[in-house]
Amino acid sequence: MQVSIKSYAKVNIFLKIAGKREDYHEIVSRFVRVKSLYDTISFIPKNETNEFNLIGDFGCKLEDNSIYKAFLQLRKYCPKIDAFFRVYSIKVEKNIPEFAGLGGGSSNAAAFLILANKHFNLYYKKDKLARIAAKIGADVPFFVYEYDSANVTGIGEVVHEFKEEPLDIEVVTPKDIKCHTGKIFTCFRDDFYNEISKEKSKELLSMSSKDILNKLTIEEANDLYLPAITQYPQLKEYAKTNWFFSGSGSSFFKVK
Ligand SMILES: C[C@@](CO)(OP(=O)(O)O)[C@H](O)COP(=O)(O)OP(=O)(O)OC[C@H]1O[C@@H](n2ccc(N)nc2=O)[C@H](O)[C@@H]1O
Ligand SMILES: Nc1ncnc2c1ncn2[C@@H]1O[C@H](COP(=O)(O)OP(=O)(O)O)[C@@H](O)[C@H]1O
Repeated sequence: MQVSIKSYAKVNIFLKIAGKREDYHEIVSRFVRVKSLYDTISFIPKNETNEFNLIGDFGCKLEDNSIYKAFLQLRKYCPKIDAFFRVYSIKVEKNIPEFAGLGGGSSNAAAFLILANKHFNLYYKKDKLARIAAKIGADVPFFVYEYDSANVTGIGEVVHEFKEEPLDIEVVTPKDIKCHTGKIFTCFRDDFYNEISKEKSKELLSMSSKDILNKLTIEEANDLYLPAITQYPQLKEYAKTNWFFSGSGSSFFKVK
């Protein structure tokens, strides 16, 4: 029986804004998994608390943890998991930095759903898991599908695999800069708001990640880069030729 799973980081090869939806923004983006950077999530048969027990190096309270949110969502469909997680703990070996634009929290939530789906023989199809995932966070559906590369639109709920050669991605995350996604979207909305055209979206969504990175500058590839350096000017020290910016930051990446 499978009791542990790798939870990979992602980068956004490009990230453009297509519109607004209430307090959120609709995105047009290419998400690519970083195969060299992952957390490991395990179900371990030891829990002395008799409550849901999450072991790992997290910067947030249990109630805010994406894995706990995933547990609460899944429990609505499958109440028996409650008893199981009073006897088993969830242990996370954390390697993906937080507030880094690498989707660590979202990836952990999706990995939990995938592992639980197997462990409890639920046989939920990916589309059903993705609908549950969308209730946890914008980036969680992407990770549920386990695609190496995908076009992601809507608020993150529309995920289509993009078949391309595997990319070897190098990531650099500034240690001392924690980018708050909400703050950066607010800055974008107030000072940089611009919507990508339908034609440009179509073009980017059809291009290989390598071609996109060869064609675009860091500012053109990611609409959140200028808001991010406005909010966190120290980020500029990390900007180097041929490096790109992931999500709402703070990580930079390049294809090796
Ligand atoms: C920007 C992206 C791109 O991959 O990634 P990260 O940099 O966080 O990894 C994501 O879409 C981020 O998704 P996620 O990190 O799940 O965001 P959430 O916690 O749901 O949202 C935090 C806040 O950011 C704003 N937000 C988020 C997503 C979105 N599409 N539009 C928004 O305006 C909202 O104000 C929201 O309250
Ligand atoms: N399992 C988790 N792993 C990492 N961060 C988490 C987790 N659950 C909740 N968070 C919180 O989510 C927020 C964003 O972290 P994360 O998803 O890692 O970064 P980002 O949105 O920049 O990709 C932080 O407030 C972090 O504390």
